[in-house]
Amino acid sequence: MMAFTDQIHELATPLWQQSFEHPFIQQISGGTLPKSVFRFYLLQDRYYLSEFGELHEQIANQLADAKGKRFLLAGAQGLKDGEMAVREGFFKTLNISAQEIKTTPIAPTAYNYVNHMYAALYRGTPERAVAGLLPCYWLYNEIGKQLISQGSPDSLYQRWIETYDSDDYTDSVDQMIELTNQTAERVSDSEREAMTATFLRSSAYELDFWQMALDQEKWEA
Ligand SMILES: Cc1ncc(C[n+]2csc(CCO)c2C)c(N)n1
Repeated sequence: MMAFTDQIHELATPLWQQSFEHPFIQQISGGTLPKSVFRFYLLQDRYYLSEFGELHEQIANQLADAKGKRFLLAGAQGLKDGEMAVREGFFKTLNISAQEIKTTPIAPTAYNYVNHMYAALYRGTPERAVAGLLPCYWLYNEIGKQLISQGSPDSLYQRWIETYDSDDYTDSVDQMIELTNQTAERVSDSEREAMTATFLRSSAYELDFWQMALDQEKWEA
């Protein structure tokens, strides 16, 4: 039988394809993405990454499976040492100040994406929440692998691409896929459907996240 993650990956193909083709990604690759857009993305992603780490810890606290728990706790630490540390360098390169970080509110799509994952956990189940984390790991890895062969003429965008193609990172993606499959094996058909819906919704938010940056999305006032 087809692995659960292969099934949900197939269902997400139309959404992921739109991410691959999105102007944000194409312009990262071409080096033409305006720095104002990338700055907006980084400032919003800072919120996302911090909540993503927090979610790892909160899901780990609730998950029955001890191995899954350990992986999620290690993932939270890896996030701080890896991606978040790389981002500190990006903030420096772009002269993004502590003041700017402090005064930038979370934008609607970033807020909705994060809250979708918390809702999966607190109005749903830890198993669903695991499925909600997976597009983040997996989609970025596929993007990294697609973009690395061509690279980007912009050194900052090249560094962004390299983050998502590294071997360490690819290992963590494989572990997250394995955790999702093991989790799916332990639950009922209806819970697997809920896991699928959560995965697809996270995939839709990943797509919206690029557009949010391009539009420099703001709250209605
Ligand atoms: C909106 C958004 N989605 C996914 C990622 C990528 N990402 C975030 S945490 C993590 C796990 C290990 O670092 C990965 C791959 C991102 N940066 N921003």
